[in-house]
Amino acid sequence: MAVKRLIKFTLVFTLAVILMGAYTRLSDAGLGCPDWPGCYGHLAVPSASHELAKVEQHFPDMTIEPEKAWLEMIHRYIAGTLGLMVLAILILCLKQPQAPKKLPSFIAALIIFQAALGMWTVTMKLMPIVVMAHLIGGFSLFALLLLLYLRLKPLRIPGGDSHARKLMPLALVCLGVLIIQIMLGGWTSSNYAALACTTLPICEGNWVDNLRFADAFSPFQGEHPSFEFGVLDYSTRMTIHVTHRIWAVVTAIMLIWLAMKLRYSHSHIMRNSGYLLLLLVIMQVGLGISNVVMNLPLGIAVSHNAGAAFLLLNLVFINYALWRKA
Ligand code: HEM
Repeated sequence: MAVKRLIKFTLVFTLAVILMGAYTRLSDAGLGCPDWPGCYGHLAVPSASHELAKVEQHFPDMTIEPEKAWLEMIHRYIAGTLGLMVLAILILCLKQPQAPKKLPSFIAALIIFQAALGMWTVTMKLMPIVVMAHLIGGFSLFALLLLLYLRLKPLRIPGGDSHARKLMPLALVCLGVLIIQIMLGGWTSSNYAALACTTLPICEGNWVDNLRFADAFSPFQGEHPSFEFGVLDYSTRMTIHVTHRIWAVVTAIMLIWLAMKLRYSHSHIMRNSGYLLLLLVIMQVGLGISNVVMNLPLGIAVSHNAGAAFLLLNLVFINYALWRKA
């Protein structure tokens, strides 16, 4: 079926857009183009002398950084292509009588909202709540596309696997715990809190006395000309960072517990999903620790983002397989 192939390809493409978005954000190129949808009012990064003269006139306080501007524009163009692919999936699903209709319609609405979040990321000068919502939007799109693919592809999991079915509540709780951890990660990143705690296993100095939960998790942080590089003080950033680390322990314990239980499933798909979950958790914690030890190298930070996306995909699959009707 053409739609299944298209969804598979779109899933891979979505991962590329997510990683490109992470690369753009972590390279501090989010404001590489200060306007939207164009870049300094152009379809590509301006470079000709007459274009630069116009930029000087309309953006007198800005200096074009071509590398950052190109990163931002490439991200916008590939995200736009993804939007067209999602539209094609919706049209194909609407045409096929047996295909789901509500889920692809919701995915199409989500990608429109995601484009609006992309615009607000720029126009609201990297306001953390908008940046985090944009990250969550990308991850949600990835998860929902997998769900749509699974709905179209019959799975060969024995419906009567009573052992696996007992794990339904645990798998759902694990998904919730992981979503919270991903949101905390997005909050750490969008508030530039990665380097606010540089020792292991917990932060330096008297960190307990410096915890500021109310400020750390207040969604709005007042008016600022720009949120680039963060506006919070050290204690508040440290609180965000340490919360992400502590919740990582909860997440790891829960996910490993589920992975261990899946080992006894009668279905080899569920057993393999459990082994994959175990591997992904170990890798993700390793990448998180490397972020801290190595002072956030770009490659590790982007891989940590990819690790979170794969963990989400794996848990959505496990939940789908367990919760679907026998
Ligand atoms: C269970 C596992 C974990 C998950 C699912 C997870 C997820 C995430 C996500 C989604 C981000 C945002 C990435 C981005 O904006 O591109 C993030 C950021 C971060 N995580 Fe984790 N994380 C986990 C464990 C850890 C651990 C154990 C540590 C450290 C000991 C850690 C340290 C960090 C740091 C420092 C950042 C900020 C990176 C930045 O500014 O870009 N994470 N995490």
